[in-house]
Amino acid sequence: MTNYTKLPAILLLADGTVYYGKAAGKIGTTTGEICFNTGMTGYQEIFTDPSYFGQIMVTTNAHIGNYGIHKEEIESDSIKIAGLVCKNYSVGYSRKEASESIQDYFQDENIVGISDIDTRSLVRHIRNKGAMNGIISSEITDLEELKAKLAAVPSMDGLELSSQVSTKEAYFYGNPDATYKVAALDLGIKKNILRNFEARDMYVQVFPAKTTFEEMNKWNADGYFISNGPGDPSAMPYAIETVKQILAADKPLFGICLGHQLLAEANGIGTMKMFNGHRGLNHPVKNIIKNHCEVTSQNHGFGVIAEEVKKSDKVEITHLNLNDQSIEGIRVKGKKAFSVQYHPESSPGPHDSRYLFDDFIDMIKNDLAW
Ligand SMILES: NC(=O)CC[C@H](N)C(=O)O
Repeated sequence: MTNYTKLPAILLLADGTVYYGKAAGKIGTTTGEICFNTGMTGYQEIFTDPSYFGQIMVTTNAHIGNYGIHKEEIESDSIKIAGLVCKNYSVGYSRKEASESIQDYFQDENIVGISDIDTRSLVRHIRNKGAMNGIISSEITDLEELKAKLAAVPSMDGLELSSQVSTKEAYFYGNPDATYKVAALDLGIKKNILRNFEARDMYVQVFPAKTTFEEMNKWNADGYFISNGPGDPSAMPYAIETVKQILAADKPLFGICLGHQLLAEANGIGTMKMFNGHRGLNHPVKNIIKNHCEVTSQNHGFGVIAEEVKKSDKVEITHLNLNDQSIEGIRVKGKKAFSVQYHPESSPGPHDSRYLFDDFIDMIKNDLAW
């Protein structure tokens, strides 16, 4: 294990709040939108989730790093969070299957973090003040210099980020002899979505974010999938257009998170930046169609505008958030298309919502329109 000495570090928020802690990971400076995840496990899956690209993650579990790093517990090939803020940064770990420490992992991947922060106070602060940008530094001590750097960081509102995390080339995933073919638009796709498709007899071709429907359609897939991903859905006219064309061609479509927001946009329903996003593993959601409650894994900072969904004659609400009544799922009337705001692939998280992958196959197999 690399030597690790606790050097001082600073976290400065856009509203001027300052927290002093210890350097974690690489010595350096990083910026991004600060957000928190209330999940009690799954830190490595969170670090590698491409939807967090451009965001500094505050973890609320008191211990981060304590079960080490496992090379298979990833949602993409590299760490995507812009930085980490945690309470206890555990460089020593106690799991036989782990291959390295969080410190080695962060150093290899150039991730700057800060530990020994009172994350309970920080989370309450963000929860009361709303989403904002932040800067972490273990090399700059001058607050004015940090403020100047932070002022130059763009707001997440209006930011297109998917094209920065999407695959550069199309690739295949799963068994070529599988029964169904799914064309997935990669806007920052999580690996566990692909694993869920593979486990259900689907062969997937994953396409770069800016691939047109015409291009994807050449493969003649049985169904289309619009993935999760970072950034503001309303800043993605290219993807909204692709979704519109999939719908116009009457193809089966399933969307998760960003994919859900884009399905709404493609039906003339607006999206908005939330005061605070939903990020955690225990968000209660009601399935209105099946009349049951699911405990869901969530990660989003934008949402579809509820009033516009309710007024729409094109879509129907299928899922509602039981904490704040926000829209968690829709389906398009007369079409084979549905989407959810939360994460049925739930990595990490409870497996209550995995049935949605089965619903997708069912929709393809039985040619179901709603
Ligand atoms: N996980 C996601 O797909 C997130 C979608 C979008 N970037 C948001 O923050 O709301």
